[in-house]
Amino acid sequence: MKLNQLMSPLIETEIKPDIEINSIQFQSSLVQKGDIYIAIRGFTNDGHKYIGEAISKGASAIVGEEDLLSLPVPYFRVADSREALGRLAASFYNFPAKKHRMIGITGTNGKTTTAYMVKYILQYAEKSCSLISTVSNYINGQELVSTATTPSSLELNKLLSLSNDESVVMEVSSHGLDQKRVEGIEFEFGLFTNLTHDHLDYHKDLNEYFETKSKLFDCLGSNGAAIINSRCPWGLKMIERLRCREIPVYTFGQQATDDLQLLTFNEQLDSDFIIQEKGKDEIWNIKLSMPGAYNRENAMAAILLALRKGVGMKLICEALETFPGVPGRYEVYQHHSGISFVVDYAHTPDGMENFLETVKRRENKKLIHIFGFRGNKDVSKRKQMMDISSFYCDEIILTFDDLNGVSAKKMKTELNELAVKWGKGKARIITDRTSAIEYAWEHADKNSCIIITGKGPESYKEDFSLPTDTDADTIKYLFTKKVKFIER
Ligand SMILES: CC(=O)N[C@H]1[C@@H](OP(=O)(O)OP(=O)(O)OC[C@H]2O[C@@H](n3ccc(=O)[nH]c3=O)[C@H](O)[C@@H]2O)O[C@H](CO)[C@@H](O)[C@@H]1O[C@H](C)C(=O)N[C@@H](C)C(=O)N[C@H](CCC(=O)O)C(=O)O
Ligand SMILES: Nc1ncnc2c1ncn2[C@@H]1O[C@H](COP(=O)(O)OP(=O)(O)OP(=O)(O)O)[C@@H](O)[C@H]1O
Repeated sequence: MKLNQLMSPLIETEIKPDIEINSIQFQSSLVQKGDIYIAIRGFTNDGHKYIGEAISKGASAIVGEEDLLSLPVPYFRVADSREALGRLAASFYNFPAKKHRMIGITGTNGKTTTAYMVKYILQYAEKSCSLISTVSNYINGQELVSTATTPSSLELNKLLSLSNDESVVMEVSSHGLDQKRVEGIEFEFGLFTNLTHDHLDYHKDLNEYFETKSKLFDCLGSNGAAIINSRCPWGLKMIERLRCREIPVYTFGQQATDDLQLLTFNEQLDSDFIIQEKGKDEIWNIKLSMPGAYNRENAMAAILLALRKGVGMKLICEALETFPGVPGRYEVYQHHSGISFVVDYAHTPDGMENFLETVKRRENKKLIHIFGFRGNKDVSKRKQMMDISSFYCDEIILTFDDLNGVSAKKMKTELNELAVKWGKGKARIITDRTSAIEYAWEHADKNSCIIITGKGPESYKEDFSLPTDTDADTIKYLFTKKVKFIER
Protein backbone atom coordinates (compact mmCIF):
# COMPACT_ATOMS: atom_id res chain seq x y z
CA MET A 1 0.00 0.00 0.00
CA LYS A 2 1.20 3.54 -0.71
CA LEU A 3 2.25 5.67 2.25
CA ASN A 4 -0.24 8.45 1.45
CA GLN A 5 -3.17 6.07 1.43
CA LEU A 6 -2.02 4.35 4.60
CA MET A 7 -1.51 7.63 6.48
CA SER A 8 -4.74 9.24 5.27
CA PRO A 9 -6.59 8.73 8.61
CA LEU A 10 -3.79 10.66 10.35
CA ILE A 11 -2.40 13.15 7.83
CA GLU A 12 -4.32 15.22 5.30
CA THR A 13 -1.40 16.84 3.46
CA GLU A 14 0.38 14.98 0.70
CA ILE A 15 3.51 13.08 1.69
CA LYS A 16 6.39 12.99 -0.81
CA PRO A 17 7.75 10.64 -2.01
CA ASP A 18 4.77 8.32 -1.89
CA ILE A 19 6.68 5.17 -1.05
CA GLU A 20 5.29 1.64 -0.92
CA ILE A 21 4.67 0.21 2.57
CA ASN A 22 4.73 -3.57 2.85
CA SER A 23 3.51 -4.05 6.38
CA ILE A 24 3.06 -2.44 9.81
CA GLN A 25 5.12 -3.48 12.85
CA PHE A 26 5.24 -2.35 16.47
CA GLN A 27 7.92 -4.87 17.49
CA SER A 28 11.29 -3.86 16.06
CA SER A 29 12.60 -7.42 15.80
CA LEU A 30 9.82 -8.23 13.31
CA VAL A 31 10.55 -5.32 10.95
CA GLN A 32 11.40 -6.23 7.36
CA LYS A 33 12.39 -4.11 4.40
CA GLY A 34 9.63 -1.68 3.42
CA ASP A 35 7.68 -1.85 6.70
CA ILE A 36 6.48 1.09 8.80
CA TYR A 37 7.47 0.83 12.47
CA ILE A 38 5.22 2.31 15.17
CA ALA A 39 7.16 3.17 18.34
CA ILE A 40 5.03 2.59 21.44
CA ARG A 41 5.91 3.81 24.92
CA GLY A 42 5.06 0.72 26.96
CA PHE A 43 4.96 -0.26 30.61
CA THR A 44 8.33 -1.96 30.70
CA ASN A 45 10.04 -0.69 27.59
CA ASP A 46 9.97 2.19 25.14
CA GLY A 47 9.58 1.45 21.44
CA HIS A 48 11.32 4.74 20.62
CA LYS A 49 14.57 3.13 21.79
CA TYR A 50 14.26 0.62 18.95
CA ILE A 51 13.74 3.03 16.08
CA GLY A 52 17.43 2.63 15.11
CA GLU A 53 17.05 -1.15 15.01
CA ALA A 54 13.85 -0.85 12.94
CA ILE A 55 15.61 1.38 10.41
CA SER A 56 18.62 -0.90 10.21
CA LYS A 57 16.24 -3.78 9.46
CA GLY A 58 14.77 -1.84 6.55
CA ALA A 59 11.87 0.22 7.94
CA SER A 60 10.77 2.77 5.31
CA ALA A 61 8.93 5.04 7.74
CA ILE A 62 8.52 5.55 11.46
CA VAL A 63 5.63 6.72 13.66
CA GLY A 64 6.25 7.83 17.23
CA GLU A 65 5.37 10.31 19.96
CA GLU A 66 8.77 11.95 20.40
CA ASP A 67 10.03 15.03 18.67
CA LEU A 68 12.70 13.41 16.50
CA LEU A 69 14.70 15.19 13.83
CA SER A 70 16.98 13.97 11.07
CA LEU A 71 15.94 10.35 10.80
CA PRO A 72 17.01 8.85 7.46
CA VAL A 73 13.40 7.82 6.70
CA PRO A 74 10.10 9.76 6.95
CA TYR A 75 9.02 10.24 10.57
CA PHE A 76 5.48 11.06 11.69
CA ARG A 77 4.94 12.41 15.16
CA VAL A 78 1.60 11.55 16.76
CA ALA A 79 0.03 12.29 20.14
CA ASP A 80 -0.69 8.63 20.89
CA SER A 81 1.14 5.79 19.16
CA ARG A 82 -1.30 3.06 20.26
CA GLU A 83 -4.18 5.07 18.79
CA ALA A 84 -2.15 5.64 15.62
CA LEU A 85 -1.45 1.90 15.37
CA GLY A 86 -5.20 1.19 15.49
CA ARG A 87 -5.98 3.74 12.80
CA LEU A 88 -3.13 2.67 10.53
CA ALA A 89 -3.98 -1.01 10.96
CA ALA A 90 -7.58 -0.27 9.93
CA SER A 91 -6.34 1.74 6.96
CA PHE A 92 -3.84 -0.96 5.91
CA TYR A 93 -6.56 -3.63 5.90
CA ASN A 94 -9.10 -1.31 4.24
CA PHE A 95 -11.30 -0.65 7.30
CA PRO A 96 -12.48 -4.26 7.60
CA ALA A 97 -14.71 -3.67 10.67
CA LYS A 98 -17.08 -1.73 8.39
CA LYS A 99 -18.09 -4.89 6.54
CA HIS A 100 -19.15 -6.66 9.76
CA ARG A 101 -21.71 -6.24 12.50
CA MET A 102 -19.42 -6.04 15.48
CA ILE A 103 -20.40 -7.37 18.91
CA GLY A 104 -18.03 -6.58 21.80
CA ILE A 105 -18.27 -8.36 25.14
CA THR A 106 -16.62 -7.00 28.25
CA GLY A 107 -16.75 -7.87 31.97
CA THR A 108 -14.61 -9.68 34.53
CA ASN A 109 -16.06 -13.16 34.06
CA GLY A 110 -18.15 -14.86 31.42
CA LYS A 111 -16.86 -13.10 28.29
CA THR A 112 -15.62 -16.27 26.58
CA THR A 113 -18.65 -18.35 27.52
CA THR A 114 -21.10 -15.68 26.40
CA ALA A 115 -19.19 -15.11 23.17
CA TYR A 116 -19.26 -18.84 22.36
CA MET A 117 -23.00 -18.93 23.08
CA VAL A 118 -23.66 -15.91 20.86
CA LYS A 119 -21.72 -17.44 17.99
CA TYR A 120 -23.51 -20.77 18.41
CA ILE A 121 -27.00 -19.24 18.50
CA LEU A 122 -26.36 -17.00 15.49
CA GLN A 123 -24.97 -19.88 13.48
CA TYR A 124 -27.89 -22.08 14.55
CA ALA A 125 -30.12 -19.37 13.08
CA GLU A 126 -28.03 -19.52 9.89
CA LYS A 127 -26.34 -16.18 10.46
CA SER A 128 -22.60 -16.38 9.87
CA CYS A 129 -20.46 -15.26 12.78
CA SER A 130 -16.73 -15.02 13.53
CA LEU A 131 -15.43 -15.35 17.07
CA ILE A 132 -12.39 -13.64 18.58
CA SER A 133 -11.74 -15.01 22.04
CA THR A 134 -9.24 -16.15 24.67
CA VAL A 135 -9.63 -19.81 23.72
CA SER A 136 -9.65 -19.72 19.92
CA ASN A 137 -10.56 -17.51 17.01
CA TYR A 138 -13.03 -18.75 14.41
CA ILE A 139 -13.00 -17.01 11.05
CA ASN A 140 -15.16 -18.25 8.16
CA GLY A 141 -15.77 -21.42 10.18
CA GLN A 142 -12.07 -22.13 10.54
CA GLU A 143 -10.39 -22.35 13.94
CA LEU A 144 -7.28 -20.18 14.36
CA VAL A 145 -4.92 -20.00 17.32
CA SER A 146 -5.64 -17.18 19.76
CA THR A 147 -2.77 -15.48 21.57
CA ALA A 148 -4.75 -12.97 23.64
CA THR A 149 -8.25 -12.23 24.85
CA THR A 150 -8.29 -9.10 22.71
CA PRO A 151 -5.62 -9.15 20.00
CA SER A 152 -3.48 -6.12 19.13
CA SER A 153 -5.23 -3.69 16.79
CA LEU A 154 -2.92 -4.93 14.03
CA GLU A 155 -3.89 -8.58 14.50
CA LEU A 156 -7.54 -7.66 15.03
CA ASN A 157 -7.79 -5.76 11.73
CA LYS A 158 -6.05 -8.61 9.95
CA LEU A 159 -8.57 -11.12 11.35
CA LEU A 160 -11.47 -8.85 10.40
CA SER A 161 -10.12 -8.51 6.88
CA LEU A 162 -9.94 -12.31 6.54
CA SER A 163 -13.50 -12.77 7.76
CA ASN A 164 -16.41 -12.98 5.36
CA ASP A 165 -18.85 -13.55 8.20
CA GLU A 166 -21.71 -11.12 8.69
CA SER A 167 -21.21 -10.73 12.45
CA VAL A 168 -18.10 -10.82 14.57
CA VAL A 169 -18.40 -11.46 18.28
CA MET A 170 -15.28 -10.58 20.24
CA GLU A 171 -14.07 -10.35 23.81
CA VAL A 172 -12.91 -6.89 24.76
CA SER A 173 -10.64 -6.99 27.81
CA SER A 174 -9.86 -3.98 29.99
CA HIS A 175 -6.24 -4.27 28.80
CA GLY A 176 -7.50 -4.15 25.24
CA LEU A 177 -9.58 -1.05 25.93
CA ASP A 178 -6.82 0.68 27.85
CA GLN A 179 -4.30 -0.07 25.11
CA LYS A 180 -6.70 1.05 22.37
CA ARG A 181 -6.69 -2.33 20.65
CA VAL A 182 -10.24 -1.65 19.39
CA GLU A 183 -9.42 1.89 18.22
CA GLY A 184 -11.69 2.93 15.37
CA ILE A 185 -13.93 -0.16 15.58
CA GLU A 186 -17.65 0.66 15.68
CA PHE A 187 -19.73 -1.85 17.57
CA GLU A 188 -23.36 -2.65 16.86
CA PHE A 189 -23.65 -4.10 20.36
CA GLY A 190 -21.59 -3.74 23.50
CA LEU A 191 -22.31 -6.31 26.18
CA PHE A 192 -21.36 -6.09 29.86
CA THR A 193 -21.38 -9.31 31.90
CA ASN A 194 -20.24 -8.24 35.37
CA LEU A 195 -17.40 -6.60 37.29
CA THR A 196 -15.64 -8.04 40.32
CA HIS A 197 -12.12 -8.13 41.75
CA ASP A 198 -9.45 -8.86 39.13
CA HIS A 199 -6.51 -7.21 37.40
CA LEU A 200 -5.72 -4.89 40.30
CA ASP A 201 -2.08 -5.30 39.35
CA TYR A 202 -2.96 -3.29 36.22
CA HIS A 203 -5.77 -1.02 37.39
CA LYS A 204 -5.41 1.21 40.45
CA ASP A 205 -8.74 0.12 41.94
CA LEU A 206 -12.16 -1.22 40.98
CA ASN A 207 -13.35 2.25 40.00
CA GLU A 208 -10.57 2.68 37.50
CA TYR A 209 -11.18 -0.89 36.25
CA PHE A 210 -14.87 0.02 35.75
CA GLU A 211 -14.02 3.26 33.94
CA THR A 212 -11.79 1.32 31.55
CA LYS A 213 -14.49 -1.28 30.88
CA SER A 214 -17.01 1.49 30.23
CA LYS A 215 -14.90 2.68 27.28
CA LEU A 216 -16.40 -0.14 25.22
CA PHE A 217 -19.63 1.87 25.09
CA ASP A 218 -17.80 4.87 23.64
CA CYS A 219 -17.12 2.61 20.65
CA LEU A 220 -20.80 2.02 19.82
CA GLY A 221 -21.80 3.09 16.33
CA SER A 222 -24.59 5.62 15.82
CA ASN A 223 -27.19 2.80 15.80
CA GLY A 224 -25.39 0.84 18.48
CA ALA A 225 -26.90 -0.42 21.73
CA ALA A 226 -25.74 -1.75 25.06
CA ILE A 227 -26.76 -5.03 26.68
CA ILE A 228 -26.15 -5.03 30.41
CA ASN A 229 -26.52 -7.30 33.43
CA SER A 230 -28.77 -5.47 35.89
CA ARG A 231 -28.00 -7.93 38.72
CA CYS A 232 -24.45 -6.61 39.00
CA PRO A 233 -24.14 -3.30 40.94
CA TRP A 234 -21.54 -2.08 38.45
CA GLY A 235 -23.97 -3.03 35.68
CA LEU A 236 -26.61 -0.79 37.27
CA LYS A 237 -24.11 2.05 37.37
CA MET A 238 -23.32 1.50 33.69
CA ILE A 239 -27.04 1.41 32.79
CA GLU A 240 -27.67 4.71 34.54
CA ARG A 241 -24.68 6.36 32.93
CA LEU A 242 -25.52 5.20 29.41
CA ARG A 243 -29.19 6.16 29.72
CA CYS A 244 -28.11 9.67 30.76
CA ARG A 245 -26.17 9.76 27.50
CA GLU A 246 -29.32 8.58 25.65
CA ILE A 247 -27.61 5.42 24.48
CA PRO A 248 -30.12 2.57 23.95
CA VAL A 249 -29.71 0.05 26.75
CA TYR A 250 -31.28 -3.41 27.05
CA THR A 251 -31.00 -5.24 30.33
CA PHE A 252 -31.21 -8.81 31.56
CA GLY A 253 -31.83 -9.75 35.17
CA GLN A 254 -34.52 -10.67 37.62
CA GLN A 255 -36.64 -7.50 37.61
CA ALA A 256 -39.89 -6.88 35.74
CA THR A 257 -38.21 -3.78 34.31
CA ASP A 258 -35.56 -5.91 32.59
CA ASP A 259 -35.89 -6.51 28.86
CA LEU A 260 -35.23 -10.17 29.55
CA GLN A 261 -36.34 -11.41 32.93
CA LEU A 262 -35.48 -14.61 34.74
CA LEU A 263 -38.78 -15.79 36.24
CA THR A 264 -37.85 -19.05 37.94
CA PHE A 265 -35.31 -21.81 37.80
CA ASN A 266 -35.19 -25.42 38.90
CA GLU A 267 -33.35 -25.52 42.27
CA GLN A 268 -32.01 -29.02 41.61
CA LEU A 269 -31.18 -28.51 37.98
CA ASP A 270 -30.04 -24.90 37.83
CA SER A 271 -29.60 -25.07 34.06
CA ASP A 272 -33.36 -25.42 33.60
CA PHE A 273 -35.01 -22.00 33.83
CA ILE A 274 -37.93 -19.87 32.68
CA ILE A 275 -37.61 -16.42 31.12
CA GLN A 276 -39.85 -13.74 29.68
CA GLU A 277 -39.28 -10.86 27.31
CA LYS A 278 -40.60 -7.49 28.50
CA GLY A 279 -43.99 -6.69 26.97
CA LYS A 280 -44.58 -10.25 25.71
CA ASP A 281 -47.04 -12.77 27.11
CA GLU A 282 -45.17 -15.97 26.30
CA ILE A 283 -42.79 -17.50 28.77
CA TRP A 284 -39.95 -19.74 27.64
CA ASN A 285 -38.33 -22.73 29.24
CA ILE A 286 -34.60 -22.89 28.62
CA LYS A 287 -32.72 -26.13 29.13
CA LEU A 288 -29.11 -25.04 29.04
CA SER A 289 -26.42 -27.60 28.43
CA MET A 290 -24.04 -25.92 30.95
CA PRO A 291 -24.59 -25.94 34.73
CA GLY A 292 -24.47 -23.09 37.24
CA ALA A 293 -26.34 -19.88 38.01
CA TYR A 294 -23.47 -17.98 36.40
CA ASN A 295 -23.90 -19.80 33.09
CA ARG A 296 -27.60 -19.06 33.27
CA GLU A 297 -26.59 -15.42 33.44
CA ASN A 298 -24.18 -15.83 30.51
CA ALA A 299 -27.03 -17.48 28.58
CA MET A 300 -29.43 -14.61 29.42
CA ALA A 301 -26.88 -12.17 27.96
CA ALA A 302 -26.53 -14.25 24.80
CA ILE A 303 -30.31 -14.69 24.46
CA LEU A 304 -31.02 -10.97 24.77
CA LEU A 305 -28.35 -10.21 22.22
CA ALA A 306 -29.69 -12.81 19.78
CA LEU A 307 -33.23 -11.44 20.23
CA ARG A 308 -31.98 -7.93 19.42
CA LYS A 309 -30.39 -9.38 16.31
CA GLY A 310 -33.72 -10.76 15.19
CA VAL A 311 -33.38 -14.43 16.11
CA GLY A 312 -36.67 -15.96 17.29
CA MET A 313 -36.96 -17.30 20.82
CA LYS A 314 -37.89 -20.80 19.64
CA LEU A 315 -34.65 -21.14 17.70
CA ILE A 316 -32.67 -19.70 20.61
CA CYS A 317 -34.13 -22.29 23.02
CA GLU A 318 -33.29 -25.10 20.61
CA ALA A 319 -29.77 -23.81 20.14
CA LEU A 320 -29.00 -23.55 23.85
CA GLU A 321 -30.15 -27.11 24.46
CA THR A 322 -27.54 -28.38 22.04
CA PHE A 323 -24.81 -25.87 22.87
CA PRO A 324 -21.65 -28.00 23.16
CA GLY A 325 -20.03 -25.90 25.91
CA VAL A 326 -16.71 -24.08 25.96
CA PRO A 327 -13.31 -25.81 26.10
CA GLY A 328 -12.01 -25.94 29.67
CA ARG A 329 -15.13 -24.48 31.28
CA TYR A 330 -16.91 -26.92 33.62
CA GLU A 331 -15.51 -29.86 31.70
CA VAL A 332 -16.38 -33.14 33.42
CA TYR A 333 -14.34 -36.35 33.12
CA GLN A 334 -16.15 -39.28 34.69
CA HIS A 335 -14.23 -42.44 35.50
CA HIS A 336 -16.15 -45.71 35.78
CA SER A 337 -14.70 -46.22 39.28
CA GLY A 338 -16.94 -43.35 40.38
CA ILE A 339 -14.22 -40.73 40.65
CA SER A 340 -15.00 -37.59 38.72
CA PHE A 341 -12.80 -34.74 37.57
CA VAL A 342 -13.97 -31.23 36.72
CA VAL A 343 -11.64 -28.88 34.83
CA ASP A 344 -12.45 -25.18 34.85
CA TYR A 345 -10.96 -21.79 34.03
CA ALA A 346 -12.00 -20.06 37.29
CA HIS A 347 -9.18 -17.66 38.14
CA THR A 348 -10.89 -14.82 39.99
CA PRO A 349 -12.51 -14.91 43.46
CA ASP A 350 -15.99 -14.42 41.99
CA GLY A 351 -15.45 -16.99 39.23
CA MET A 352 -14.12 -19.50 41.74
CA GLU A 353 -16.99 -18.94 44.17
CA ASN A 354 -19.62 -19.32 41.47
CA PHE A 355 -17.98 -22.41 40.06
CA LEU A 356 -17.27 -24.17 43.39
CA GLU A 357 -20.75 -23.45 44.69
CA THR A 358 -22.11 -25.18 41.59
CA VAL A 359 -19.83 -28.21 41.90
CA LYS A 360 -20.65 -28.56 45.61
CA ARG A 361 -24.38 -28.50 44.90
CA ARG A 362 -24.23 -30.94 42.00
CA GLU A 363 -21.61 -33.40 43.20
CA ASN A 364 -22.47 -34.93 46.52
CA LYS A 365 -18.85 -36.00 47.03
CA LYS A 366 -15.61 -35.19 48.78
CA LEU A 367 -14.16 -32.23 46.89
CA ILE A 368 -10.39 -32.15 46.28
CA HIS A 369 -9.35 -28.83 44.75
CA ILE A 370 -6.11 -28.43 42.80
CA PHE A 371 -5.09 -24.93 41.77
CA GLY A 372 -2.33 -22.33 41.77
CA PHE A 373 -1.75 -18.67 41.04
CA ARG A 374 -0.27 -17.04 37.97
CA GLY A 375 3.09 -15.45 38.59
CA ASN A 376 3.25 -11.70 38.09
CA LYS A 377 -0.52 -11.27 38.23
CA ASP A 378 -2.79 -9.58 40.78
CA VAL A 379 -1.58 -11.07 44.09
CA SER A 380 -4.28 -9.28 46.08
CA LYS A 381 -6.90 -11.87 45.06
CA ARG A 382 -5.00 -14.90 46.40
CA LYS A 383 -6.15 -14.78 50.03
CA GLN A 384 -9.78 -14.48 48.95
CA MET A 385 -9.40 -17.44 46.57
CA MET A 386 -7.90 -19.52 49.40
CA ASP A 387 -10.81 -18.58 51.66
CA ILE A 388 -13.33 -19.60 49.02
CA SER A 389 -11.61 -22.88 48.22
CA SER A 390 -11.27 -23.88 51.87
CA PHE A 391 -14.92 -23.00 52.47
CA TYR A 392 -16.27 -25.26 49.70
CA CYS A 393 -13.67 -28.03 49.46
CA ASP A 394 -12.50 -30.81 51.73
CA GLU A 395 -8.91 -30.92 50.57
CA ILE A 396 -6.74 -28.42 48.71
CA ILE A 397 -3.61 -29.12 46.74
CA LEU A 398 -1.78 -25.92 45.84
CA THR A 399 0.31 -26.30 42.73
CA PHE A 400 2.01 -24.28 40.01
CA ASP A 401 0.08 -22.36 37.39
CA ASP A 402 2.16 -20.34 34.87
CA LEU A 403 5.09 -18.81 36.72
CA ASN A 404 5.46 -15.97 34.21
CA GLY A 405 9.09 -15.38 35.18
CA VAL A 406 8.61 -15.64 38.96
CA SER A 407 11.14 -18.13 40.36
CA ALA A 408 9.86 -21.56 41.39
CA LYS A 409 11.41 -21.00 44.83
CA LYS A 410 9.56 -17.72 45.35
CA MET A 411 6.22 -19.15 44.22
CA LYS A 412 6.68 -22.22 46.45
CA THR A 413 7.36 -19.97 49.44
CA GLU A 414 4.20 -17.98 48.66
CA LEU A 415 2.11 -21.12 48.30
CA ASN A 416 3.43 -22.31 51.67
CA GLU A 417 2.49 -19.03 53.32
CA LEU A 418 -0.98 -19.08 51.77
CA ALA A 419 -1.54 -22.70 52.80
CA VAL A 420 -0.51 -22.05 56.39
CA LYS A 421 -2.38 -18.75 56.78
CA TRP A 422 -5.57 -19.39 54.85
CA GLY A 423 -5.79 -23.12 54.11
CA LYS A 424 -7.75 -23.97 57.30
CA GLY A 425 -5.55 -27.04 57.70
CA LYS A 426 -6.84 -28.49 54.40
CA ALA A 427 -4.00 -27.46 52.07
CA ARG A 428 -0.86 -29.26 50.99
CA ILE A 429 1.66 -28.20 48.33
CA ILE A 430 2.69 -30.27 45.33
CA THR A 431 4.31 -27.82 42.96
CA ASP A 432 4.47 -30.14 39.92
CA ARG A 433 0.93 -29.78 38.54
CA THR A 434 0.84 -33.23 36.94
CA SER A 435 2.12 -34.84 40.16
CA ALA A 436 -0.57 -32.96 42.09
CA ILE A 437 -3.25 -34.43 39.82
CA GLU A 438 -1.65 -37.88 40.04
CA TYR A 439 -1.53 -37.66 43.84
CA ALA A 440 -5.20 -36.67 44.03
CA TRP A 441 -6.14 -39.52 41.71
CA GLU A 442 -4.15 -42.07 43.69
CA HIS A 443 -5.68 -40.98 46.98
CA ALA A 444 -9.24 -40.58 45.71
CA ASP A 445 -12.06 -43.07 46.04
CA LYS A 446 -15.41 -43.43 44.32
CA ASN A 447 -16.84 -40.68 46.50
CA SER A 448 -14.28 -38.11 45.36
CA CYS A 449 -14.53 -35.30 42.88
CA ILE A 450 -11.20 -33.80 41.85
CA ILE A 451 -11.46 -30.19 40.73
CA ILE A 452 -8.68 -28.55 38.74
CA THR A 453 -8.97 -24.82 38.11
CA GLY A 454 -7.03 -21.94 36.60
CA LYS A 455 -5.78 -23.17 33.25
CA GLY A 456 -8.87 -24.56 31.57
CA PRO A 457 -7.77 -25.81 28.14
CA GLU A 458 -4.45 -23.93 28.11
CA SER A 459 -1.15 -25.72 27.56
CA TYR A 460 1.30 -25.97 30.43
CA LYS A 461 4.06 -23.39 30.31
CA GLU A 462 6.19 -25.07 32.97
CA ASP A 463 7.99 -28.43 32.72
CA PHE A 464 6.07 -31.05 34.68
CA SER A 465 6.90 -34.70 35.23
CA LEU A 466 4.11 -36.43 33.29
CA PRO A 467 4.29 -36.33 29.47
CA THR A 468 1.12 -34.26 29.14
CA ASP A 469 0.29 -30.79 27.88
CA THR A 470 -2.96 -29.78 29.60
CA ASP A 471 -5.00 -30.69 32.68
CA ALA A 472 -7.41 -32.70 30.49
CA ASP A 473 -4.44 -34.54 28.95
CA THR A 474 -3.16 -35.44 32.40
CA ILE A 475 -6.55 -36.82 33.43
CA LYS A 476 -6.81 -38.91 30.26
CA TYR A 477 -3.23 -40.12 30.72
CA LEU A 478 -3.99 -41.24 34.27
CA PHE A 479 -7.22 -42.92 33.15
CA THR A 480 -5.33 -45.02 30.62
CA LYS A 481 -2.01 -45.58 32.42
CA LYS A 482 -3.13 -46.20 35.98
CA VAL A 483 -5.47 -49.07 35.27
CA LYS A 484 -4.22 -50.92 38.35
CA PHE A 485 -5.73 -48.32 40.59
CA ILE A 486 -9.20 -49.04 39.27
CA GLU A 487 -9.08 -52.53 40.77
CA ARG A 488 -8.23 -51.14 44.22
C1 LIG B 1 0.56 -5.76 30.48
C2 LIG B 1 0.23 -5.60 29.05
O1 LIG B 1 -0.91 -5.64 28.70
N1 LIG B 1 1.27 -5.43 28.20
C3 LIG B 1 1.04 -5.13 26.80
C4 LIG B 1 1.85 -3.90 26.45
O2 LIG B 1 3.17 -4.26 26.71
P1 LIG B 1 4.18 -3.19 27.25
O3 LIG B 1 3.55 -1.85 27.30
O4 LIG B 1 4.77 -3.71 28.51
O5 LIG B 1 5.28 -3.25 26.11
P2 LIG B 1 6.81 -3.03 26.37
O6 LIG B 1 7.44 -4.35 26.59
O7 LIG B 1 6.97 -1.96 27.38
O8 LIG B 1 7.28 -2.52 24.96
C5 LIG B 1 6.85 -1.27 24.43
C6 LIG B 1 6.89 -1.34 22.94
O9 LIG B 1 8.24 -1.56 22.52
C7 LIG B 1 8.27 -2.57 21.56
N2 LIG B 1 9.60 -3.20 21.59
C8 LIG B 1 10.08 -3.73 22.74
C9 LIG B 1 11.32 -4.36 22.73
C10 LIG B 1 12.06 -4.45 21.54
O10 LIG B 1 13.12 -5.04 21.46
N3 LIG B 1 11.52 -3.89 20.42
C11 LIG B 1 10.32 -3.27 20.42
O11 LIG B 1 9.87 -2.80 19.37
C12 LIG B 1 7.15 -3.51 21.98
O12 LIG B 1 6.71 -4.32 20.90
C13 LIG B 1 6.07 -2.51 22.40
O13 LIG B 1 5.33 -2.10 21.27
O14 LIG B 1 1.77 -3.55 25.10
C14 LIG B 1 2.21 -4.62 24.24
C15 LIG B 1 2.15 -4.10 22.81
O15 LIG B 1 0.98 -3.39 22.58
C16 LIG B 1 1.32 -5.84 24.46
O16 LIG B 1 1.74 -6.89 23.62
C17 LIG B 1 1.46 -6.27 25.93
O17 LIG B 1 0.59 -7.35 26.19
C18 LIG B 1 1.19 -8.46 26.82
C19 LIG B 1 1.72 -9.43 25.77
C20 LIG B 1 0.21 -9.20 27.73
O18 LIG B 1 0.47 -10.29 28.17
N4 LIG B 1 -0.92 -8.64 28.03
C21 LIG B 1 -1.91 -9.30 28.85
C22 LIG B 1 -1.81 -8.88 30.31
C23 LIG B 1 -3.29 -8.93 28.30
O19 LIG B 1 -3.43 -8.02 27.50
N5 LIG B 1 -4.30 -9.67 28.72
C24 LIG B 1 -5.67 -9.42 28.33
C25 LIG B 1 -6.62 -10.38 29.01
C26 LIG B 1 -6.68 -10.22 30.46
C27 LIG B 1 -7.75 -11.13 31.05
O20 LIG B 1 -8.96 -10.83 30.89
O21 LIG B 1 -7.37 -12.13 31.69
C28 LIG B 1 -5.85 -9.69 26.83
O22 LIG B 1 -6.68 -9.00 26.23
O23 LIG B 1 -5.23 -10.63 26.32
N1 LIG C 1 -21.02 -14.86 34.51
C1 LIG C 1 -20.09 -15.35 35.32
N2 LIG C 1 -19.98 -14.90 36.60
C2 LIG C 1 -19.03 -15.38 37.44
N3 LIG C 1 -18.15 -16.34 37.09
C3 LIG C 1 -18.22 -16.82 35.84
C4 LIG C 1 -19.18 -16.35 34.89
N4 LIG C 1 -19.01 -17.01 33.74
C5 LIG C 1 -17.96 -17.83 33.92
N5 LIG C 1 -17.49 -17.74 35.18
C6 LIG C 1 -16.32 -18.42 35.78
O1 LIG C 1 -15.17 -17.80 35.20
C7 LIG C 1 -14.42 -18.74 34.43
C8 LIG C 1 -13.97 -18.10 33.14
O2 LIG C 1 -15.12 -17.92 32.33
P1 LIG C 1 -15.00 -17.26 30.91
O3 LIG C 1 -13.81 -17.80 30.24
O4 LIG C 1 -16.31 -17.34 30.23
O5 LIG C 1 -14.71 -15.76 31.38
P2 LIG C 1 -13.80 -14.65 30.73
O6 LIG C 1 -14.39 -13.36 31.15
O7 LIG C 1 -13.70 -14.88 29.29
O8 LIG C 1 -12.40 -14.86 31.37
P3 LIG C 1 -10.98 -14.48 30.66
O9 LIG C 1 -11.11 -13.16 30.02
O10 LIG C 1 -10.03 -14.45 31.77
O11 LIG C 1 -10.76 -15.54 29.66
C9 LIG C 1 -15.34 -19.93 34.21
O12 LIG C 1 -14.58 -21.10 34.06
C10 LIG C 1 -16.19 -19.91 35.46
O13 LIG C 1 -15.53 -20.53 36.53
